[in-house]
Amino acid sequence: MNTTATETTQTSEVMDPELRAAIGRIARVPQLLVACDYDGTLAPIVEDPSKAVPLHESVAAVRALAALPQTSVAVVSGRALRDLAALSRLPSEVHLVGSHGSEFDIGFVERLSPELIAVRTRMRNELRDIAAAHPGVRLERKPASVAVHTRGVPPQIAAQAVEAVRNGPATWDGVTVTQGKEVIELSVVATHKGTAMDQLRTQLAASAVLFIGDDVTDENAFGNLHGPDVGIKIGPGETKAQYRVAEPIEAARALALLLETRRHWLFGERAVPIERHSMLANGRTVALLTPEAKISWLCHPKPDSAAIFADLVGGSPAGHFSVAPERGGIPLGQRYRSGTMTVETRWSGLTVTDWLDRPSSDHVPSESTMVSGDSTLIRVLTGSGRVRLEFAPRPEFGQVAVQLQPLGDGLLVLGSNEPVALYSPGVQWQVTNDGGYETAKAVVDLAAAGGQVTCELRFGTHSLEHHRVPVHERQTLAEQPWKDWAASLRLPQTARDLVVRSALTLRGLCHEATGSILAAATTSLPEELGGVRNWDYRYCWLRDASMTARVLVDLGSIEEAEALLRWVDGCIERTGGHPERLHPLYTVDGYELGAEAVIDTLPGYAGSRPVRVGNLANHQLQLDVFGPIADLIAAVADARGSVRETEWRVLENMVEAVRRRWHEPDHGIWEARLPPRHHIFSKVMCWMTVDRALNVIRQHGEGDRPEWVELRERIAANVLEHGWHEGVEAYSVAYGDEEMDASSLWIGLSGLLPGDDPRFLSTVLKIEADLRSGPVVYRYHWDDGLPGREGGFHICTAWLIEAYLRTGRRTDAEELFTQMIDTAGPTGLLPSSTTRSPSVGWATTRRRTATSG
Ligand SMILES: O=P(O)(O)OC[C@H]1O[C@H](O[C@H]2O[C@H](CO)[C@@H](O)[C@H](O)[C@H]2O)[C@H](O)[C@@H](O)[C@@H]1O
Repeated sequence: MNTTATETTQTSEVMDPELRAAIGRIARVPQLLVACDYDGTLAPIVEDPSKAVPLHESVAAVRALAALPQTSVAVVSGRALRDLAALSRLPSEVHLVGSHGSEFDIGFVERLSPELIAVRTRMRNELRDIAAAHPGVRLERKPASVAVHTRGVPPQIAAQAVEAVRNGPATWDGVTVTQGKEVIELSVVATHKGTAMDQLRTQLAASAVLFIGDDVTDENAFGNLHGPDVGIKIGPGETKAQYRVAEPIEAARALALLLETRRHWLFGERAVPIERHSMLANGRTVALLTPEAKISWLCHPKPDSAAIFADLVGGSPAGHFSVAPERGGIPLGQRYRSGTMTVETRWSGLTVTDWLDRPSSDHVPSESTMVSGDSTLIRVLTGSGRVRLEFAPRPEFGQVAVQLQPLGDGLLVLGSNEPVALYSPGVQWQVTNDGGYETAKAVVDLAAAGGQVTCELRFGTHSLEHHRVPVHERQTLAEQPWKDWAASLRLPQTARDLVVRSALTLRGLCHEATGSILAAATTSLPEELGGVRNWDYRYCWLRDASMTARVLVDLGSIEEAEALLRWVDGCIERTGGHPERLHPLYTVDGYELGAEAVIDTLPGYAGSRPVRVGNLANHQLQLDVFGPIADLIAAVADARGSVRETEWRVLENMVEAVRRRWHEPDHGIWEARLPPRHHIFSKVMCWMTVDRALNVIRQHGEGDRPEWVELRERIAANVLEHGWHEGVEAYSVAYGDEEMDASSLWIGLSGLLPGDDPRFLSTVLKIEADLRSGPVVYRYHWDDGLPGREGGFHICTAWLIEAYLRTGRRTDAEELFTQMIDTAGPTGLLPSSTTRSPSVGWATTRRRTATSG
C-alpha cells in the first residue's frame, strides 16, 4: 500500500509544493490525459445521489483543459454512463466512462448476454426486498449493477442491510462486489477503473496521465499509474496515489494550476520580440539578453551545444538568470557600450553591466591561482537599490536535473557533466526546488554592499576562488579587442553606427577556436509565430558563413575569412577527395551533425513548436555553396594581394566540385524539403564559382585556365537559356517553373548579366511585384510543402536594395533601406526575418540575430 501521500490531509489553500512541482512537470508532456473520478472529486458528496452536481470551478477547468490541443480529459465514474452525462453536463470533448470503467458507450447494456441479464434481474429483485426491509436504504440501478446506498440511514439498520447483501446476492456466482462510500454495489460484470484508464491511455496516445479520485474504487486507477503519471487522492484513507488534497475544491485548484501551466507551455509565455534582445559574445559562445536584463539563451561549452538557459524557447522553466530591482519597474534603457559586446541595462538606482569574458588564461597573470574555464558570464550590478536575483540553470535544455549548492562565495551547479560555478561574493542565496529543478534566489542591498555586486558565472570549472584581476580591469581587457577591431574597420558614410553594430554582431558569431561562423545564435525561432518552420541554425553553413566573412572583408577585416577558409579546407579534407560531396553545413568543429531531433518538453518561442536540434538540411544537395566560397577567396586575395596555399587548394576544389555536379538538380538555398530541382540560384552560384576562380588565377596566379573558361561559358549558356521563363518574362525559381524567388536576383548581382540587361531589369520588376510588400521582401510564395506561412527575409530585402542600385534606382534603394533599418531593435539588432502577428505587431523572428544586410 502506499505511502507516498502523507496521511495528514491539507486544509489550507496553500498547495503542497511537491504537488505544485508535479503539476508543473506533467503540464509539459506532449500528450496529456487528465482523468477524474466524479462523486467526491468533481462533485462533493451529498446525501441524495441524484443531487450530486460538480463544482463550477472544476467544470471550468475541465472544460478548458479539454479544449487545449494535445490534451484529453476523461471522467471515469462508478455511475451509470447515462446518469453521469445528465448530472455532469460536460461537453462532448470530455470522454465519459461509467459503471466503474465498464461503460464506454451507451450501447454497453445491449451487449450483456441473456444469461447476465437473467442474473441482473434476479439480483435487482432480491435487493429490492432487502431495501424494503431496511427503511431509508436506497437502490441505484445501473446497466449491469445495483448500488445499495446507506448514507443517512441509522448505523444499525445500515449494517444489517449491508450484511443481508453480503450474505445474499453478493455470494452468487458471477456477481462482483464493490464497496464505496456508504454504498455497496453488486455487478454482473467485473469492473476496474485501472483497466479503463489503460484503455483510455492507449486510445488517446497519452504520454502521461493525471488521475484524481477519492474512493476505494479509484485505487485501481492509482495502482496502474507509472512513470511520469501523477495520482492525487482526495481526503483521508490509505492510497497508492503520490499526492493528497483534503477536499474537492482543492482538486479544482490543482486542475486550475494544471490548466494555467499547460496553457503557458502550449502557447508560450509573453514572448519578447527577437529584435529587442541583445547578444553577448566572446568568440567561444554567445548569449541573449532580454531588455529586462534576463539571460534567456546560452549554450555551453560551444554555441551548438545544449542550452543551459533556454527561456527564449521554453519560458522561465527552461532556464534563465534574471536581475531586477526588488521594487520592480521597467528599465530606462539598454545599450551596448560603444564598440564592444558589453551591454548595460539601466533602471533608476540600478545598472546591470553584462559581458561574456574571454577565457581567463588570456588575462590572468601567471602567479594567479585562479582556475577558470572556457567562458565566464560577468554581471556587474551597480547602484544603491535593493536587487532581486534569480538563477535557474537548466543544463541540456532542461533534460538533466541539477542541484545548486551554496558554498563559500557563491554556489556550484552539481549533476551536470560540464562543471559550472557561480561566484557571487556578498549574495546570500536561497535554493528552492521547483518541479524537480533547483532555483537560487537572493535579494541584495547594493547600498549596503558598497554600491556594487559582481556575479561571475564560470563555465568549465567549479572554482569559487576570488579572481585577482579587479573586475573593472577585466572589463577593459574584454572590451579592448572589440574596440580595436571596430576601430580598424573601413566604414561607409551611410548608417555608420548600425554598420559597426552589424559588424560586431557578425564578428560575435565567429567561433575563434575553429574559424567557423554560426548562421545564428539560436535554434527554433519561428518564421511565423505559432508555426512549425522552426529550425536549428547554430551551425556553420558554408554559404552563409562565406557571405558573412565576405561582408567583413568588404569592411576591411580579413582574419575571419582566413580562419573560415582554413576551416573549409578541413571540411574538404574530410571528404576524402570528393569536394562535390560537401554538406551544406557542419558543426562548429567541422563535423557532420547528428540526426535532427525535437525537444518536446519545450513549448517554443511564443508557443511555436517544435523546438528542434540538428538540421536535416545537412543531408541535402545544395550546389550553390561553392560560389560564395570562391567569391570570398577572390575578395581575400584582392584585399591581401596574394593567395595562400590553403586558399588555392580550396579554390581548385570548388571548381572541381562544380565541374562534377553543376548539371544536377538540387535542393536549393532555402532548403525546401522537396524533391530536387534545377534552381536558378544554384546554377548562377556554380557559374560564379568558376568566374571568381578565373579572376583569382588571372590576377594572382599564372595565366588562364581554358578548361575553366569553357566550363563557365557552358554553365552561363545553360542557365541563361533554361532559367528564363517566357510566360513571366523573368528568371524564375527553377527551370520550367513560373514561380518567382528572390534569390534569382543573383542573375544580375553575381555579374552574370550586366545591370542594364533587359532580362535582369525585367526579373527585378517581377520580383518586386510578386515578392515585395511595403518594407517586407519574401523569399518566395511557392508551395514548399510545409504548413504555415513564410515571413519576410531581410537578406532578400538587402538583395533587392542592391538590385535597385545596380539598375539605377537609387531613390528606391534608399527608401527600402530606411524601411529595413527602422525594424531594428533598440540596441541595433535585426533578425533575419519578419512576420506580422496580431498579438505583437511587427515581430521579427528567426535565424540570424544580426544586422547582416
Ligand atoms: O466513481 P464515482 O464517480 O466516485 O462514483 C462512486 C459512486 O458515487 C455515487 O455515490 C456516492 O456519492 C453520492 C452522492 O454524493 C453519495 O450519496 C453516496 O453515499 C456515495 O457513495 C453514486 O451514487 C454511485 O453510483 C457511484 O458508484
